[in-house]
Amino acid sequence: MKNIALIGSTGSIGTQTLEVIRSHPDNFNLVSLGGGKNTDLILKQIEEFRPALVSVAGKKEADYICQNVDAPIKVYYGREGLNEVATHSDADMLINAVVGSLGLQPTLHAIEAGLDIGIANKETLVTAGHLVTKKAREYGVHLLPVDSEHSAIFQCLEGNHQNEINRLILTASGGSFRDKTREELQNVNVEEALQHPNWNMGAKITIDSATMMNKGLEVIEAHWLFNIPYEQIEVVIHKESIVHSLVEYCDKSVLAQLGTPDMKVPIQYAMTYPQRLELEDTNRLNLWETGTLHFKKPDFERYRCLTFAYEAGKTGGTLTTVLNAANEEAVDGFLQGKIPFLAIEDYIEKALDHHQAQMNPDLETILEVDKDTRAFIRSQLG
Ligand SMILES: NC(=O)C1=CN([C@@H]2O[C@H](COP(=O)(O)OP(=O)(O)OC[C@H]3O[C@@H](n4cnc5c(N)ncnc54)[C@H](OP(=O)(O)O)[C@@H]3O)[C@@H](O)[C@H]2O)C=CC1
Ligand SMILES: CC(=O)[C@@H](O)[C@H](O)COP(=O)(O)O
Ligand SMILES: [Mn+2]
Repeated sequence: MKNIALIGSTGSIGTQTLEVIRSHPDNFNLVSLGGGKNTDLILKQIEEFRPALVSVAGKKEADYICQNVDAPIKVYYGREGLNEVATHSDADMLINAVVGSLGLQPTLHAIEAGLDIGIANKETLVTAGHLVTKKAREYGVHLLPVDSEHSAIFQCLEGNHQNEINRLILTASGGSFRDKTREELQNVNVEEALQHPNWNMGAKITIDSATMMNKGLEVIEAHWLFNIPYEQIEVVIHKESIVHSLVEYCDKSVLAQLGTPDMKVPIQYAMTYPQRLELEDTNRLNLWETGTLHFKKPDFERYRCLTFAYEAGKTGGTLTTVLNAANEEAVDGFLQGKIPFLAIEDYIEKALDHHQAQMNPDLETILEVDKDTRAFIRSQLG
C-alpha cells in the first residue's frame, strides 16, 4: 500500500491520478489532497477518498469546505496549505499536478520530508530545476516523470547507461494549430486554441502546446530530469502522439515508448515504479489500425517559443524562471482575451530581453525574479 499526497486534484492530471487510485484500492491510499477553487469537486473527492487533510485556494474556499464537509478532516488554504498537503506525515509520495511555478515550494518541502515525487508540474523544473534536482539527490528521493514524453524517455533509459546516450528525442504533436502558417495564426481565437487534436488537458498547457512552448518547457524539463546537455535534446513533430519519445544510444540504436494517448499510463507508472500494474481502462495500441505515423523537423522560425526555450535553457540561471513566469502571464492574458495569440511570444521575448540573468540563483532570488517578471508582463498587459 502506497500513501499518496496529491496537489492539483481537481485538474486533468489530478482527476486521472484519482482514477488510478480508485482502480487499485489495494495498492494506493490518498492521505492528503490539494485543490484550488473547484470546491464542489473537492467535496466529492473528500467524500470518496476520505483524506485526513485538504487544502484549497483561499479562505473563502476553505470556509465553504468547512461548512459543507461531512467527514473529519483538517482544512488548510493558500500556499501554506499546499505545503501541508505535500508533507503529510503518512505520505510516501507526492503527485504534483498543480499548474504553474506555484508547485515549486510544495515540491521542495516534500523532498525535505523524504517523499518521492511524481512530477507532472513541469513549470517547477523549468523555474528552478537546479534546486529541485540538487535537493532530490541530497535527500535520496526519486523524481518520477509523469509528463508523457519524459515517462517515455525514463522507460527507454531503464537498464542502460547514461554515458551511452547520444540524443533524447521528444515528440511534439504540433498542437491545435499545427497545420496553420504564421499568417493564419493572426486571427485565431481562444476557443480554437483550446482544441488540442490528441489530448484533453488543462487550458494553460493546451495553449502551450499550440505555441510549442510546451515542448520548449519539456526540453528544459528533460535537461534537469535526465542530466543531459541541451545540444543532445531534440524535438520531432509527430502528429499522432503514439510514439511518446525516443532515446538514441551511441551505437545508433533508437529505443521508443509507444501507446495510445492516455495520461493514466505515465501517471500510474510513476506511482508503481519500478513495478507495473494492470491498467484496464485504456485502449490497446493496434498498429495495423493506426496505419501510418508521421514525423517532421520543427521549423524554429514558425515556433519562436521553442527557440526562446532553447536559448533560455542554454543560458540558464534565472533566465528560465523569466521564460516560465512570462509565459504563464502571457498565456493568462491570451485566455482572458487581453492579447492576440501571436502576442504571447512577443511578451515573452520582451521579458527575456529585459532581464539580466543571474547564475545559480537561490530560492529567494527565484521567487523574486518570478514575481518581478509577472509584474513586468502585467504592466505591459494593462
Ligand atoms: N493535462 C495533461 O495531460 C498534462 C499536464 N501536464 C502538466 O501537469 C500540470 C497540471 O496540468 P493540468 O492537469 O492539465 O492542469 P489543470 O488546469 O487541469 O489543473 C490545474 C490544477 O491546479 C489547481 N490550481 C490552480 N491554481 C491553484 C492555486 N492557486 N492553488 C491551489 N491549486 C491551484 C487547479 O485547481 P482548481 O481547478 O480547483 O482551481 C487544478 O487542480 C501542468 O504543469 C501541466 O503542464 C503534463 C503533461 C500532461
Ligand atoms: C500529454 C502530454 O504529455 C502533453 O505535454 C502533450 O505532450 C502535449 O502535446 P504537445 O506534444 O502538443 O505539446
Ligand atoms: Mn508532455
